Amino acid sequence: MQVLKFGGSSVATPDAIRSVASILQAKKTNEPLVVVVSALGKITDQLLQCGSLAATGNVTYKELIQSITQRHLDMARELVPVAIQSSILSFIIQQFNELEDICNSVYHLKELSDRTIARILSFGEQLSSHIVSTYLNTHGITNTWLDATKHIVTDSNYLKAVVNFPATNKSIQSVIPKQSDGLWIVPGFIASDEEGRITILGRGGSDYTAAIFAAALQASVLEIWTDVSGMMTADPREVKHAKVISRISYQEAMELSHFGAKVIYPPTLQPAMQLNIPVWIKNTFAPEDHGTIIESNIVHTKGTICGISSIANISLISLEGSGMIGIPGYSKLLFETLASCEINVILITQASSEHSICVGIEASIATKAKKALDKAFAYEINRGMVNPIVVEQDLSIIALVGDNMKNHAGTSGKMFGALGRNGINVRAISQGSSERNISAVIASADVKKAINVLHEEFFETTYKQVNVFIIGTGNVGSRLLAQIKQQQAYLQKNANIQLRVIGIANSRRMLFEEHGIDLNQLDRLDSAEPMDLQAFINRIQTMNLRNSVFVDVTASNSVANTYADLFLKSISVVACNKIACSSAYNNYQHLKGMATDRHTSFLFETNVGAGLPVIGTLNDLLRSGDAINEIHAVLSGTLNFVFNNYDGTRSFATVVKQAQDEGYTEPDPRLDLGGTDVMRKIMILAREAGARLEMEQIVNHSFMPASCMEGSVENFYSEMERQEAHFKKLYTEATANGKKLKFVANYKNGEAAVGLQQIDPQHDFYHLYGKDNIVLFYTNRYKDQPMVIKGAGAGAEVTASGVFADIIRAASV
Ligand SMILES: Nc1ncnc2c1ncn2[C@@H]1O[C@H](COP(=O)(O)OP(=O)(O)O)[C@@H](O)[C@H]1O
Ligand SMILES: N[C@@H](CC(=O)OP(=O)(O)O)C(=O)O
Repeated sequence: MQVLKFGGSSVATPDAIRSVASILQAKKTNEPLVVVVSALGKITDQLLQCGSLAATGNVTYKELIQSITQRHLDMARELVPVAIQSSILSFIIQQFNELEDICNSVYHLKELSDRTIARILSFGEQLSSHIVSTYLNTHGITNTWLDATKHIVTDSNYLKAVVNFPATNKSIQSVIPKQSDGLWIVPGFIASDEEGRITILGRGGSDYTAAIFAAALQASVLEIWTDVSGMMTADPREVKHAKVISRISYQEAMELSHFGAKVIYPPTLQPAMQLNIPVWIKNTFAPEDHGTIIESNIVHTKGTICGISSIANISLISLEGSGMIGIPGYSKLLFETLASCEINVILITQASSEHSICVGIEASIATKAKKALDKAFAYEINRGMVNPIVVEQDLSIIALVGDNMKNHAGTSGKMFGALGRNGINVRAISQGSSERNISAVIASADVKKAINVLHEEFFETTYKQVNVFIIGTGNVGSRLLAQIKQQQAYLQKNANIQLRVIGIANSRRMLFEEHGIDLNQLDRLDSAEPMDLQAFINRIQTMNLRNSVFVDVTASNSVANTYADLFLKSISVVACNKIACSSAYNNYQHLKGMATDRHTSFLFETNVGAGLPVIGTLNDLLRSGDAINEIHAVLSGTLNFVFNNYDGTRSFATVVKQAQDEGYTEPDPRLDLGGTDVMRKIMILAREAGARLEMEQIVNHSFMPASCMEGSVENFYSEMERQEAHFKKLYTEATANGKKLKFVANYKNGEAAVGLQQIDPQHDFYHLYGKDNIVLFYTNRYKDQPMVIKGAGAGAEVTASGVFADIIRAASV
């Protein structure tokens, strides 16, 4: 004896029903088969809607019934040969006439009882099972339609009836002989009470019908045929890389389904488990796929967790009060009150201080629960022993499930670490003593992100998805995008990182693509929506994607001002923009503190030395216990380029212009020439080394005549031309001394200064060419000979690569 159940998706279309037929055809053995079918996909929802529309006086229920009727008639016409269609067509019409009569009564009475709802919903399975049975009979698969309402006996809890197993088993056994080769088609979901009134077994209850038959007939297997290839590690509609679990224990499957894995209705497993009947989940549309076998004694070879699931629409009810401590009876009253209102508790937590108890319940009954509890605890509330009941809305439960959890320490640490890093606030936590499940209550808006984060953490050793938002498509930004495009496949293959650019903006336009922008089609940005910085930030926050990294490749003040909002949502920031780190010390410190508090990254390596590993190295030294005593550095790629190329043959202004044209300067070259940029860099280094330094405290021995620094950038160039003699003098004096000019930054004992110096040939700074930078760290460990970092310190390509490296670093946390 085998029992097979085909869900709504498996009978939703004529083609689906044809697939059911071929599965049954392939099955035909000498064993008897019981086939349970659900209503055609979505029909139960629509029937429910008919009832609610009628009850609220909305006459459109008639149109809805019309369209449901049409769908069934079309289905029968397509499946059953014309010559023998009439009896099934008239059955369908007669059923819908009856449904319409019931809905008309509901419409007139404006009353919709649970009993009537059960009756209305029962039409779905009645009809589908008749259509399937007729189709099979007319296509050589002889079968008998069996009325489940005559054999499954329940109490009168119409919408979630409790089965009377002794009576049901007896009735089923009397009608289906164990030894036969028959095939029975049974409508799922529906039953009847002792008085013969229709009841239903709860939404999704066709699975349960199948389990009831399987248990009564001691079937060798219960097969649940659906539209996915088994029970998966997470809901495949939420998690793209969810995997099929090939074997799972009854208990694990029960936990997963109890916590929302819709593929199987939770009560289904109980009767199967009692008789050790394996439950096999199979895909009607890919019958060759293995599917999932649910049975006892599963030994998992890989991982501690077998799946993740979630339940939406949860409210958290909190009972709190100092009067509760040490006094027995509060929880008894709480749960008794909820039970007396037939409120099912999904999750419970209690603070060890006994000062508060939280329960998670279905949101739709939260108001009823609060009312009942406020009444039950009125005495305690009036005396201030207990606070008025608090209800929190818009919550969901996520659950990690796995039998192996109990043998492994660290699962919850890993779970909450991953949630925390992604800014997902946990409102309540519960872990059953069986240690088969850890569940957490979180905001519903965070569920998709949370499930994906956890799935990645526990199942996707293959790769981690990183979602990048970039503002700035100038010199550095465009090189960065080109580098990302070039490296995407490499990163996925070699570093297990799937780097997706989700948002790009420049000062004019912004473009978003939730599944990743195709970097071959960046011209789409030109016709994208107008840039609005606040809207860009809001969008990042509302998209709420895991492992989000915001990349600032601008020199904009307003962009730098958004970092705090991003950290609040645990979004990492990678900044090429120096404004934030060189702003007031308190702001720099505040931003760094926020990033640390939110377990997120704030990385700005390219603020000093472009792609050179300067800040990273400094931090490595500090983290390993060293201390930075002095820093001597040439930090301006622009000034180096200028002094390395200026020899008096071309004007100083011409050489500066060349540096700007080749992309080495800041957008405003006066920031380089006047020394401000170097001041910012040495200040950032000093701050990273632990100094509390402000810009005003840095001494600047500027070599620029004051007149060059006034007015516009054009004035700046023309004034430099006029001051050519001054620049020439600086050059000839240095050359006469056998020295070279370098713009040097020094930091020692909490003080910093910048200025032009003549460097003699023995000095580390002498042999600096092109746009090179050099940094010397004198530390406790590098006392006499400094640690030296040297190389190109400007240029779009190297700066972009530094930003890119920071993105990867942020992604690897
Ligand atoms: N962990 C999970 N594994 C497999 N499917 C899941 C899981 N969680 C949710 N689902 C969803 O359950 C659906 C199957 O359940 P359901 O719609 O009730 O099917 P049927 O129509 O066959 O009764 C799948 O299409 C899938 O989207
Ligand atoms: N048709 C019912 C019963 C059922 O189990 O359906 P499905 O197998 O499509 O989940 C419902 O939608 O609740």
